[in-house]
Amino acid sequence: MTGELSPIDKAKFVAAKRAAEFVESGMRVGLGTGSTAAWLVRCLGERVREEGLRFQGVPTSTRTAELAREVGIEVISLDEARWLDLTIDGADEFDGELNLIKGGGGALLQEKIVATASDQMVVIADAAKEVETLGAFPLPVEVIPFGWTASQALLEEALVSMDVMGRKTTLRMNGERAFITDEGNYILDLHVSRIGNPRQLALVLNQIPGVVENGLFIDICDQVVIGYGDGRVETRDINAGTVSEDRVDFVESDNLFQDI
Ligand SMILES: O=C(CO)[C@H](O)[C@H](O)COP(=O)(O)O
Repeated sequence: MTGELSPIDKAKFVAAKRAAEFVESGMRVGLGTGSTAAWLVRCLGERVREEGLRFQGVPTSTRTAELAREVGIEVISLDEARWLDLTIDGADEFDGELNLIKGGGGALLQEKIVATASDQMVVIADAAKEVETLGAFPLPVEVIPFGWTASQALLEEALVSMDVMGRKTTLRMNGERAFITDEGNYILDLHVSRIGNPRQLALVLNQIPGVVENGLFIDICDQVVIGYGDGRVETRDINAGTVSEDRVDFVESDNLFQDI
């Protein structure tokens, strides 16, 4: 069964499996969205079933909430939790300072609220997500549907004075219709190829009327767990300045793959 996983999926899985070990009984944990985060939720479900791990999960999307319930995790809202010990989530890109682009799955708003309400944010990612400079992945910006073309025009105008390489924006689609986020908003994807000053861009974007949030996560992530297709995992802690290496065994997790 594991032989059917692509090297990228194996890399995502091993990162998720390693990070799932960070969760301890009694914790309140933010659960990210996306394919890597889905592995995490399945790995945590396995720990709930097999080890009796007891923790409360705060999902960052309806998709993650459904999966978490399905695998036996106790789900609560952020308002019930109030504060979280830890959030574990995927990312579309991360740089050397662990600044991120997120929102490829359209859940950036809840993801940012949940991550910033946590003592720690851990990103899980395959090695291909690491970049020197953020921006090759289109930057998602969540806008309210009312007057979205006006917000788009202001946004493109704002990009002129920013240290970025392009300023094309596209409305994210779901087939023939606009993609709608869990909050009922639209997403504009910014094709800028290179973001020279992500901190400044994040601030400028959020000042545009109609913009709800952007996918730049600056100074939010504390650790990244990077997975490789051969089972290696590397954990970098930006605060402690440490890097550690490890391996995750695929065989012992066969049941997980059969669940899918
Ligand atoms: O930000 C996200 C969703 O809004 C995801 O974490 C990001 O898109 C990475 O997804 P994947 O793990 O599927 O590569």
